[in-house]
Amino acid sequence: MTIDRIAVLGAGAWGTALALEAHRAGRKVTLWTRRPEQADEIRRSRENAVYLPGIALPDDLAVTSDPAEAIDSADVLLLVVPAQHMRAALSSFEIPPGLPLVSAAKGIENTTDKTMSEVLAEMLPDNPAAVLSGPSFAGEAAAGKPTAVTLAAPDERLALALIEAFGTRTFRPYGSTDLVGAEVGGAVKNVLAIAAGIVAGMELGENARAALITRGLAEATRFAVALGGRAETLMGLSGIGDLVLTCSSTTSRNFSLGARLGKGEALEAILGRSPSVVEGVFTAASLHRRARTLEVEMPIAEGVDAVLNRGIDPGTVVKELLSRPVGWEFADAGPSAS
Ligand SMILES: NC(=O)C1=CN([C@@H]2O[C@H](COP(=O)(O)OP(=O)(O)OC[C@H]3O[C@@H](n4cnc5c(N)ncnc54)[C@H](O)[C@@H]3O)[C@@H](O)[C@H]2O)C=CC1
Ligand SMILES: O=C(CO)COP(=O)(O)O
Repeated sequence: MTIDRIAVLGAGAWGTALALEAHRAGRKVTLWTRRPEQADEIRRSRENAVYLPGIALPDDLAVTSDPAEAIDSADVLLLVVPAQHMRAALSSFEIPPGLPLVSAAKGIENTTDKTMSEVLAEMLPDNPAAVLSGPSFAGEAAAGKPTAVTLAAPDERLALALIEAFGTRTFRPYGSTDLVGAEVGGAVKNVLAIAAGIVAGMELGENARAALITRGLAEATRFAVALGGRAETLMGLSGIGDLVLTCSSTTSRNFSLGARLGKGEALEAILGRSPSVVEGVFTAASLHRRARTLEVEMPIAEGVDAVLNRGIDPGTVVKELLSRPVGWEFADAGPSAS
């Protein structure tokens, strides 16, 4: 399988950065945005000034708002629309059966509590799916700084073809067949990054942050396994890798939002009129609901949902988390374990 032409759907920061990475890898790339005026502006200025300012886009990187033109003769569609808009965006395309779809969105759909691959399986059951996820701030990747991600597809040949299509010396996709594990890592880390931000905003200290990352990883792993993913995937780039990045950097929008919540600002005031997406805000409720249905214990995710959606103040949530009984660190490591 050879991948030469790539259509990137979604011209936010990450879609634009990934279009650039694919272009650097030698692919023919078309970047699609739903707004004609944005397509005109990017074509004219060769810059996505709203979402990825300061990064020059090559002349032969095509930009369009026409769905048919975007996917015309594409070998693969890279989906980089925010999770809550993925379904609507896809419905404006006539996607031929068999065309591979790679999701790079990190979220769970609020109206259905479905992961992106579940949305794709429902809408486009005849198209093979893959996931691109991992520690990757768009600005750094676009600037050509070294970045490694997980590229997961149940079909090994597709995963290998995608690695070949996107890989360069500085953009390094590592293959996996565990699509579920990879997408869960990306979606859950956004919620955990909000929690880490709250910890930072409340000045609870570095010890607390490390504890939160580690216990958060345990939550993400339980959730991934319950959905059919593999625990080892969460030990990789799309799991612990992305958690380390976004739980410790103010470049993360999720972490920064959490930090402002932790300092006492109101959610509405923080979200304001920013055009950028903070995926964890939408995913938290769905994650908590889905975890409850699956009977997976996720106290940190539940706490973030309580702060965001039930008006509980961060101090109360922290107190509750600290009042939980402590026990064995791993379920299988108690005295009865062999
Ligand atoms: N920015 C980053 O560093 C990274 C982002 N991601 C993920 O990529 C996905 C896209 O995020 P970004 O590119 O950062 O977005 P962004 O925050 O840069 O831009 C927002 C995007 O949402 C689109 N949008 C807003 N309302 C919409 C609607 N009603 N219908 C369709 N699209 C709409 C905008 O056109 C724009 O493309 C998210 O799931 C995010 O978690 C993943 C890795 C890195
Ligand atoms: O997913 C990301 C980095 O891997 C981007 O994180 P934020 O959405 O929190 O900025």
